[in-house]
Amino acid sequence: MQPVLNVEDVKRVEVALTRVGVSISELMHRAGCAAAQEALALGDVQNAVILAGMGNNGGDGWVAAEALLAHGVNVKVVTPIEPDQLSGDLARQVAQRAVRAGVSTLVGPSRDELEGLLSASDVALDCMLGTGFHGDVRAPFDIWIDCVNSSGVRVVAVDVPSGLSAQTGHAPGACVVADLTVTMLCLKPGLLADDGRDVCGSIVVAPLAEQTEQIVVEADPVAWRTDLEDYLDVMAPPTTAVDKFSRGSVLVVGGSSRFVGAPILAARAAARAGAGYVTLAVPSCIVPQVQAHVLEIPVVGLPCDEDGTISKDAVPIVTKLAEKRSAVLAGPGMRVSGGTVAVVSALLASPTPLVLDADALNCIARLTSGKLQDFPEILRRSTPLVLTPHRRELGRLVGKEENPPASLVDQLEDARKIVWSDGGSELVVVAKGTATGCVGVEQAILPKPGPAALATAGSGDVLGGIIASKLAQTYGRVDNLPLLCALSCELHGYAATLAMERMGSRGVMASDIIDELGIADDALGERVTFPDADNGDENN
Ligand SMILES: NC(=O)C1=CN([C@@H]2O[C@H](COP(=O)(O)OP(=O)(O)OC[C@H]3O[C@@H](n4cnc5c(N)ncnc54)[C@H](OP(=O)(O)O)[C@@H]3O)[C@@H](O)[C@H]2O)[C@H](O)CC1
Ligand SMILES: [K+]
Repeated sequence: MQPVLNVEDVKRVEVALTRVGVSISELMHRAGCAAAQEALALGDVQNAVILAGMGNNGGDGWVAAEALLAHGVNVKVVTPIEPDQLSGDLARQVAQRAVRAGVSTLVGPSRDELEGLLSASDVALDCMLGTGFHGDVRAPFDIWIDCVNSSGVRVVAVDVPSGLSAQTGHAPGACVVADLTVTMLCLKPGLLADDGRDVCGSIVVAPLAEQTEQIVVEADPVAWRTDLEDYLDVMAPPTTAVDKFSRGSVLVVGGSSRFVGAPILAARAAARAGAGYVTLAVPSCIVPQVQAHVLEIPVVGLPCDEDGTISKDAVPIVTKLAEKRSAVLAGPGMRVSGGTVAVVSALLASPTPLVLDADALNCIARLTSGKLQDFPEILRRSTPLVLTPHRRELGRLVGKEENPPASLVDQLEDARKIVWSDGGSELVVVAKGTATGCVGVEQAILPKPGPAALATAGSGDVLGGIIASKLAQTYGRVDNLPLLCALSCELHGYAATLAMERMGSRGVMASDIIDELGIADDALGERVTFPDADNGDENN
């Protein structure tokens, strides 16, 4: 797994490295050389343009320029001011050194000049703004960014694409869209979520020093990005000795006369993700409609209120059904009512491994007046419990309904409020967003995000079904629950990728994702078992 550090902690790593004898100037030298190396690895690089800012990100650019020149590349550094006028000592020194080595410069070019230079270049290195970027991009960089993006030249972003916050993943204005981002020391959260997902291209981490790995791990990573082989531990071993009851059984509780489809999607996903036996429990008033859509899945009718939601009288029935299952998923389409709140409370008190999604989460928010972190006893269990809120649901759970998490780091922080208040290793919050964090008490794991096709109605119901299915197949015996949830997210994303191949990038519906789950599960299993045979873009 690759550690992800908050930007302020990256600065602490730099300091720690200086203490073990790697100076900041040496780090800058290595950062520039690493960027040059990655640019050369793109191939066919005769002419390179380096867009240098006025801080240390620019400093990396001057070092890269010198390194490229030494490799026989025709290099030009574009800078807003003369190298001698740079105010930072380090950046000025490396810039002056590069000029002495023969690197040519273009100071404060006009738009036409810059466009001409970019069109004659094989690659552009974006070294305008790095982790020191704040506020809105100011001139001239806003214009330079526009020129780079419209030039069509290959772009290598150094540390972070200029205009993107490496911490929040937000790019409020102009932002470089890179083909490749060479980021220094370790991953930062903003590269992995929100605008970061669209502008980084593939990501390469340059460790810069052999001590880095250990120091980064000691710096308390905010999350860990998974590699495929990490999933080996939670993959079910292939076996032929199976019957329908040895592959786990799932109960899905949900639905209302208003929302009939959500529990169907969840139950079908649970079955396609490998559970041997799935039962669907819905309000009795919608049973005929539901049963018509699922031939293989028995549908149980639950006592129903006048408004078409599950009533309080369903509690003993649901509790009894749950007892016999290896996992329960509750929430899809169930709405929030006195009856559904009672059912969710009863399931929380039952010992069966449980996944709560959608309205089941809103029921908890109602139960706890939107302050789940103040009611840890509600979640305290000795068997697995997975909550799968998207950003708005997460906000509602932790008293931030008006101000839900707006970035991956916010999501992780809010999810941690919940898992840390509980403190048990049986609870995981799968905080869904443009990047999803599977947050347990010890670790937050970031699966590789799936394609944009996942952003379709019902997709969350499918994920809930997959997680319940995977949980059921372990019979509650899972050492690393966050990792199992991350694997489920990865499967969800991979199935959506396969569905896109059939349905087009904008044509995918949730049921198409379900149809690909079986194939995706097999393919993922093979890629995990034989990761070297896969040359995919795992860093994206
Ligand atoms: N992590 C490492 O090991 C190393 C990282 N290095 C590189 O250093 C940068 C961080 O360098 P820093 O000098 O702290 O910051 P930047 O270069 O990213 O940015 C500072 C300059 O940018 C100006 N700025 C800030 N915001 C804006 C804006 N919105 N519009 C225009 N200009 C902006 C800022 O000007 P101020 O007036 O605000 O001060 C500065 O001029 C890191 O990303 C790595 O690339 C080193 O190589 C060492 C190793
Ligand atoms: K940059």
